[in-house]
Amino acid sequence: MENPGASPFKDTPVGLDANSEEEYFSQSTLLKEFTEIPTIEKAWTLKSNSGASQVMFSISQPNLLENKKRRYASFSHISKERDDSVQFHWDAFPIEMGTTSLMVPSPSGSKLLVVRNAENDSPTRFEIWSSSQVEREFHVPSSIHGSVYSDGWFEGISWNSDETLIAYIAEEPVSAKPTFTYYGNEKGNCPDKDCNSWKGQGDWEEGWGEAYDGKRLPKLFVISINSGEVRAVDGIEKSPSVGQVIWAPSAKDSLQYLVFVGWPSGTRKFGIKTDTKLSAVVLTESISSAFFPRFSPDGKFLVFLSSKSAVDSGAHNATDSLHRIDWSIDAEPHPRNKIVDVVPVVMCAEDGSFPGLYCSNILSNPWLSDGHTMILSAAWGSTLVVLTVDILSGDVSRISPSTSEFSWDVLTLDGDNIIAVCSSPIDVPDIKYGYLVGNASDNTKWNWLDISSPIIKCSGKVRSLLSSKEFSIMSIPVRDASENLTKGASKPYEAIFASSKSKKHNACDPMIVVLHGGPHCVSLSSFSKSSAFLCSLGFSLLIVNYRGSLGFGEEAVQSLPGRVGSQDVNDVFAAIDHVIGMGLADQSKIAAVGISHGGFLTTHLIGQAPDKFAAAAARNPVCNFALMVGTTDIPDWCYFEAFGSEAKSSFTAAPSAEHLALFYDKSPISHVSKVKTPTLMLLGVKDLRVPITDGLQQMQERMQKMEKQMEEQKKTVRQEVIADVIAQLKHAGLIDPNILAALSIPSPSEPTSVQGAEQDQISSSGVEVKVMMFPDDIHELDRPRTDFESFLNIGLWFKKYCS
Ligand SMILES: CC(=O)N[C@@H](C)C(=O)N[C@@H](C)C(=O)O
Repeated sequence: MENPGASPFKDTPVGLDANSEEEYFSQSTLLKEFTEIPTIEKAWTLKSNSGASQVMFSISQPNLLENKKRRYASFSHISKERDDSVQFHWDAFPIEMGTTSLMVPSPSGSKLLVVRNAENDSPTRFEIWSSSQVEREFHVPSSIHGSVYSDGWFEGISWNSDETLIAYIAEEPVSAKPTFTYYGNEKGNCPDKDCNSWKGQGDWEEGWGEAYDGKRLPKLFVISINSGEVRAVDGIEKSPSVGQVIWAPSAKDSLQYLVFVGWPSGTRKFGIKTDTKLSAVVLTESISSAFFPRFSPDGKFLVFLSSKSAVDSGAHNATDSLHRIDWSIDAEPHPRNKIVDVVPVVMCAEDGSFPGLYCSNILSNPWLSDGHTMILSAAWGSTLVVLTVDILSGDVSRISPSTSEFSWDVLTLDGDNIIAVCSSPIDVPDIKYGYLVGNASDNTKWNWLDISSPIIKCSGKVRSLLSSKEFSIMSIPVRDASENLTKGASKPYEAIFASSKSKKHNACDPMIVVLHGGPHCVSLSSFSKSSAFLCSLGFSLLIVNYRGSLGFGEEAVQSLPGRVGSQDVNDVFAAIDHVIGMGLADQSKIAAVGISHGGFLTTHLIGQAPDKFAAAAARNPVCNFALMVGTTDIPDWCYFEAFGSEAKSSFTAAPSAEHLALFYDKSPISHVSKVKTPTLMLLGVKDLRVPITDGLQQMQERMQKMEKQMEEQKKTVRQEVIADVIAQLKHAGLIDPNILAALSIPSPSEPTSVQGAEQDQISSSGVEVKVMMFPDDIHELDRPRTDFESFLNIGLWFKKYCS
């Protein structure tokens, strides 16, 4: 048996000395404990015949040895006691989900669909489970369709009301490829593995970019539960890609309709990952975006979210709006239905009031029993909150505690009660059970019970480290408020500050500034294993939601495009000065880390303020728009963020020299010559969003400069050594000054210290830039081993330069 306390590494990693090796091992042990904390991904409430509820939680945990996520299901039975208390009774063990790609209970809860996607175009397996066994199993060959989409965006699986049909989204079948033989092109189809022929590539077909590389287009299919027959839904001419399908309510024996999101054809497909702006019109042409359709329980309303403010402006993400269409079960769906605005876009968020809708998903059944109140999770400033939305009146209420700075996320409803998770940067997720006190129409109040659960476990060490930390959400005033800004862009933005509860020897801990990407995303106050790990190493965290982040109203979002590299950078500087001014950070011990646009900010910060940062780490950073625009899957994003409102008229796939100059000026690369901060860069070789050349260019320039400096230093040292030796020879009368003059060697003045020069050389030639490449990673750098090695090295880098 292996010694459990032994080092997890077989060989010493390159560049480690004995001291740093020990640090490496101890940090990796701690990081492993953080990595193992499970994450609740989804939950479903299932009703038994007796009316009791059972909750099925889908949980994931990184499996570092296999470099995959391990997924398992945990079950809990809910009992409501006479004294109104609620008990969750947990099954003894969770069940590993193995090769399960998707699980979807039927509307009655009596059946469970399990989909298993296979690799290498093997058949996709559909299993229908009852409470005791597999009732049916169908294998669908790749000639009918490929993998079922389970990406959270195109993904959609819907049972019809009598549970005989399931509609879903899967990759279109492989298109025919030309076959060649020794004699040339072969008519007809040869078997794949025929050694006398080979398949050509055929025509290039554009895909959906980052995270969808190698995936065929999403198409709509229906499977019959009784016969196993699969039918492709044809006739969707305008949309080469479809997703998010649901069955429309229907009367018995009448036609059954499907509602889905279609992405229009005829335009270039830009990367869709994290981009809501390309979702197209469902059932109506009067709105530029519609997604996450849901029917009200009585079937009278079709409700959907829209990113019309993103689509219309050109942003990749912005404030959502919620809409309603009246629906009739008897009438044919009409393409020009009247769309009612339920929750419009909020332009300027008044202090403390609703900032607008920012939803990344909607439950498949988000309805309370009144049939018109929806439960949503949405970003509200730096927190995720639970909202009720009345789709008739448009009233929105925040029902998670308004005093809580924690983030609350709805998992599932149990009738009119809510099962949610609640967490903070320093608190692992806890399960909460929300119930209504009073009745829905008058002044209602939600109470939240703590549910003890065995599913989110963390080690005693992690718990004890986190218990010594605290956090708060700070409001940061805008510094340039006098500029020509909208009201919403002049309002304070926020930063989450996490730190030790007490100072050691009255000194501040070193501080890491954490920067999200997008830039139209938000860092929420929810638990993040990597941030909590960094905080546990003894760093304070300043997580800045600079203007342009989501959750603060549309004017704040739209204030950033055209001003990237200045407004966002200055907001970060202002947030840093704010905490220094409060005595919470020491200006000589500041590091910065960010991904993507957060990496853009990190590399800008160290270029614009070369003396401010002790260390930096950039993960797949945007360093040069001028380089990125020609290779990324989202060139429109480069235009929008760099040019602002002029982007729409300026966009071209072949930028002019003038455009390239503007791109360059707005990029961190334009400041690279000034950078002195030790920088770690982490790159995913398969990143299509910010291809690695973008970050590499910056680092190669720095390495080259470093080499030159070292050469210069060596030369100086060599000259000083010669001078010193000559001085000593001269002093001892062993050399004739006339010989020196003949050799054109200047006569030395004072003897110098060779030792001092050597020390200088050592300290200035310490490793100041380091690049780590992850060959199988895309933009997110979130595969288990990559995430582990990345944050291990980020922690070490910051400890080395910033403690
Ligand atoms: C829209 C987009 O993908 N922008 C990238 C440059 C970026 O910043 N991505 C964010 C979402 C990330 O965190 O990867």
